[in-house]
Amino acid sequence: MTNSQRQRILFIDDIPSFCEEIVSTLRAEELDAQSMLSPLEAIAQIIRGEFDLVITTLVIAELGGFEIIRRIRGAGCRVPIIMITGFGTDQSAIEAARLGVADYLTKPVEKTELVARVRRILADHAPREPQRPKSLARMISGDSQMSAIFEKVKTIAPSDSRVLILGETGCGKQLLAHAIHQQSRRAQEPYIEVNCAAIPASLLESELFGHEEGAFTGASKKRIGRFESAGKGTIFLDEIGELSFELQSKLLHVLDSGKFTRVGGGNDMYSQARLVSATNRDLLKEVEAGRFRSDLYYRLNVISIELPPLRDRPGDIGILAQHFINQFAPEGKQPPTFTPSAVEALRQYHWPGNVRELQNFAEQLAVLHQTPRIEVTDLPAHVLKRNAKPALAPKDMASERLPFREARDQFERDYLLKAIQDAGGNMAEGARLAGMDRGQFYRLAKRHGLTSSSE
Ligand SMILES: Nc1ncnc2c1ncn2[C@@H]1O[C@H](COP(=O)(O)OP(=O)(O)OP(=O)(O)O)[C@@H](O)[C@H]1O
Repeated sequence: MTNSQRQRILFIDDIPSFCEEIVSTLRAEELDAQSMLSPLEAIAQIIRGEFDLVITTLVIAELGGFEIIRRIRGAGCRVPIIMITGFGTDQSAIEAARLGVADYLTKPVEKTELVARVRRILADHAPREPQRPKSLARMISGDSQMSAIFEKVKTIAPSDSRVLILGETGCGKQLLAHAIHQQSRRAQEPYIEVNCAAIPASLLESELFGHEEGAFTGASKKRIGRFESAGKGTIFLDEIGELSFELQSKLLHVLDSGKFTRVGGGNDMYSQARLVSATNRDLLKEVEAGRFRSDLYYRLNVISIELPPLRDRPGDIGILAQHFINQFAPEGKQPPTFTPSAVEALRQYHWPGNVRELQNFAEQLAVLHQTPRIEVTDLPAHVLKRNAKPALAPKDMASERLPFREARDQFERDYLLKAIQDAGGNMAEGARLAGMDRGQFYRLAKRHGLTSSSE
């Protein structure tokens, strides 16, 4: 079986005899084709990702061909589309190209021509081996900026140079520090993490360098510090920007001389550990403001790696969301998958908590979601609220010269979508906001392909 025989084709037109003609032409070539007379029903299935190629005519009573394409694209669906028209004008060809149709045919449709073009487009869009996300230790990514970072890590990991990792909270700094250790020649030696913000300033010195018995009240026994435990391995100082000025000076001394002393002790000890540090603060600004020693900053920042926030890594959002869903789905439960429109909605959210926030969100969905597909309306209210786009104003519809029926349909859909978004995906609440009867609201939303599969 060839690829094009497995790919599904949908033909949309409201003339049953034309539907039959096109479908039987394609089936005679062993292509998997079917037709639908109602564009609104067709759109709902198309944006659920049920077809690999859509063929539509330009003039259909319920909804015109251009509007069908606008709605499909508006829902974030990139399925290839062929347009057939009996009224081909330069203007409609230009509009078709603007909307990104893959091909444009005028009636009467030459059968061999249609089949040839369908086969060409299906071949161009044949599912390829999915691009495997890149990975580095436990970090995965499908984003080109992150691939470049993974490459940089592979280059610098074997050296002994100090590394400073910068980036917003939750974007993977800790994971990256561990990956540097794992890729280094020190991988068999200890890996020690210290979160400088989590330990009270008064205890941090003894945590880092240890103390002798009786060094201070409560120091009843000698304690080995983290630098000593790290031996010839790696010590990762997270949240380095939180270090007090006094400890900054002590750390600077260790980095300059390699020597440190336990609190209350007199003997010099030598550190052979490699230092990796991280912060979500803008350390240069801290230096300028006099809160961070510039000499320490330059000693920490021999090699710096800046992790971009998740919202600037659109290629990562879908891959990571699905990765976490698969990871957290309870045993025996098939992990649900996101529809393309749901992934698009996730991409438009700004993810202030970065990957950690996405991970928590996916864990909840993996456990609570009950159907095989995750639709836009299944997403939480705060994610949808950030996506709410203003509906097209009536004056814009008039200037686009949409026929009244199309303009009304478009308004209806935008209005319902906005109500559903404002209600955080809750249909009953959406109906209440719209001042509509729940049944009527649900029926209209269904007609526009806006309902979730679980409803
Ligand atoms: N690329 C990735 N692939 C898989 N999991 C990731 C990735 N990036 C981050 N994570 C996961 O996201 C969570 C947050 O990552 P991490 O703790 O490394 O962030 P951070 O930048 O160090 O955060 P903070 O600044 O708050 O310390 C962790 O559970 C981590 O495992």
